[in-house]
Amino acid sequence: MIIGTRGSQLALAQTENVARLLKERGVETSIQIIKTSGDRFTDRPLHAVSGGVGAFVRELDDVMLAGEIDIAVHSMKDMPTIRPEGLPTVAVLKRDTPFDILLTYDGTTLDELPEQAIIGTSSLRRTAQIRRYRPDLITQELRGNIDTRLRKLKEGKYDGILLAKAGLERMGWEIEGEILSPDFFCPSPNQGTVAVVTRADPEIEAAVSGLDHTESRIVTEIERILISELGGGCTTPIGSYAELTPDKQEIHVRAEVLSLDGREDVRIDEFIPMVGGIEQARELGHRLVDMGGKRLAEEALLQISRNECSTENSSDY
Ligand SMILES: NCc1[nH]cc(CCC(=O)O)c1CC(=O)O
Repeated sequence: MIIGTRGSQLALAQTENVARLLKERGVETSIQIIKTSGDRFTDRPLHAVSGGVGAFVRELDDVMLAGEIDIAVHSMKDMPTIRPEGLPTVAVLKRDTPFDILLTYDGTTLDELPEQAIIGTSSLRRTAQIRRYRPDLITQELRGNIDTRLRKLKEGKYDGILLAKAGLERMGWEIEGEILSPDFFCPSPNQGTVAVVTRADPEIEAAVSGLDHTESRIVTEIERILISELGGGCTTPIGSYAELTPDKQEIHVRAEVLSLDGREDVRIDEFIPMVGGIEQARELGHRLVDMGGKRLAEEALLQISRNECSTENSSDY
């Protein structure tokens, strides 16, 4: 079977892990690298690349539908909510750390950073959350793969950079940093999770389905439901995070929408029962809309499309 993947170090690490897991189950695979628009256009903010939606996924979907690859491995948070017919997500792997991490040039924490310190991120969600938490900080666009971003930090271009802890874990990189609480930095929906998509073929699906981790599938589905009515794309400032309670009887859900400048937000933070959790998550998704979440998401999309950002930092985001 052929596994398609982006060519970034992180994507290759994720794919090689899936290939290893399949080999342990007696399934032999080969890897084919596919360049995506998100990889091709690194000279502009991600939201400017095909609207930011599916910038790392679409080409893999296309070659799979053309029958050129059998399996694709994705960071689940990069997968658009609406998926093409005939490309089932057959396995959600056991979740890695879902939270953001702040890496700073000299090891200081977010609270210790001096006024006007420069924070690099390519995520509008992280930008808005930084502006909410520390409006004095200056956020600047930081694109590129994980290794590129670390290099730019080391070169002193930023006082700190924000990225997903899971990316460092999967690269096997033990780098000291500050894990940011979901109470102030609610992660992107499905952050820290790897999804395995296959062609709609019973043999291929049967080979891959054994990798599925039930709890990770449950919480990632809840996270997508919570934000499903907001209409924001992958790049709008939306966070959604669900985790099972220790007794596995409830799900702790947090979700939020922010304005680009971080001055406005709507947020939910609730415990819902495991039994009937899907319906409760839908109810909370409606509540998020009623609280003004859809308005904030639409305003953000409008600003992004006009490429305006009315914030005092007037910096790129
Ligand atoms: N397009 C950004 C992206 N997509 C997936 C990951 C890795 C972490 C994950 O799987 O959520 C990252 C890097 C980041 O957010 O810093």
